[in-house]
Amino acid sequence: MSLISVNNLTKQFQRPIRQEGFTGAVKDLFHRQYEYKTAVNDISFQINQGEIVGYLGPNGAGKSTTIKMMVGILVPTAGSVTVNELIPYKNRKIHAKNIGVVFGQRTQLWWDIPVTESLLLMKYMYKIPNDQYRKNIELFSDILDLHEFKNTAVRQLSLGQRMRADLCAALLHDPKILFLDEPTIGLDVVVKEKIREFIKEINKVRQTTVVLTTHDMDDVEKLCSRVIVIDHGQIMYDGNISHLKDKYGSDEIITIEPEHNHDLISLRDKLLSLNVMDTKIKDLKLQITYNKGDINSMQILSKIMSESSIIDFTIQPCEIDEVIRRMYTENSLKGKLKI
Ligand SMILES: Nc1ncnc2c1ncn2[C@@H]1O[C@H](COP(=O)(O)OP(=O)(O)OP(=O)(O)O)[C@@H](O)[C@H]1O
Repeated sequence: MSLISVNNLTKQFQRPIRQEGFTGAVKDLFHRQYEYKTAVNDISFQINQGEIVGYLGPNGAGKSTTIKMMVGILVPTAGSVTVNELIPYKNRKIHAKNIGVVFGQRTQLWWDIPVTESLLLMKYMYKIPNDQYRKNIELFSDILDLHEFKNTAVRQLSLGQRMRADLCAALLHDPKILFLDEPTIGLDVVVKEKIREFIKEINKVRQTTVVLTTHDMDDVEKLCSRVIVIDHGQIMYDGNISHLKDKYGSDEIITIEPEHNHDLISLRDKLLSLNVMDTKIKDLKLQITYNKGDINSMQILSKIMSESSIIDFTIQPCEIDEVIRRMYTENSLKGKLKI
């Protein structure tokens, strides 16, 4: 049975429409009008234990709203969500023991007290046994390098330090599921890498299920075996990344640096006989864009090497953010996408 089960889930928000001017404000007092925004629209998916799932979508797609329903902060308008056989908003106390939550923009730690004391408070709140607490603090402090700032008040931490402390706090009680909303937002590359390593390790060693929203495509490529893509509250794609790349990112670019600059133009002309998409000369290099379904890199390289000697070449696959961008573009051009 799935650990997380979302079925025909919908969330609609009601927002007051404010009329302009003084008379509008008076009218509002007596007859307030509302508009309705469907943030999540009839979505369904299942997540099994041990999966790391990227929940992706553009701004305003409905990601945080879905996470908030899975966490139990929001009550669905229609449909259902169960997490570890519990209905989150109805069983908030027991549910809290099964989940860890990190919202990148906010902290669950106490602002004015040192990190260690904040973590101790979490121990008492979750009634974590001494042994488990000590073991986890040791392990997490090592992987996340908490030692250097453990005695600093949370409000004095850098964003990266605070995020590491928040991750530790979210996992102290050994939750089965970790919900991460933009865990690497605003962090430098070194801290991002540390956090990704930590998430991977926890998932591997403890089989912790991870649901992650992010706009950082490196997070997705390095962490997620599966992605769910949502747009305008509806699911556009649910599957693995390689399938998504095959569908929207089957082009690659080979960049060639010939030994002699004067070969560039004649080489480009020779390539016209091959089934490539585009050729471009840039910074004394030849860039060839091709579709992997039409021709492969070896065919292109052998043609080039038979015509000229080269100093260097690189093959650049289509990046995942470009893949997702194309998916959104196709969706907005065609209306709803069929996968
Ligand atoms: N409490 C609320 N009241 C009214 N509308 C809301 C509320 N929360 C979210 N919305 C609206 O619902 C839609 C989805 O918002 P949500 O925060 O889930 O998007 P998101 O995919 O997480 O976006 P982002 O990547 O920008 O965080 C947006 O149009 C947003 O304005």
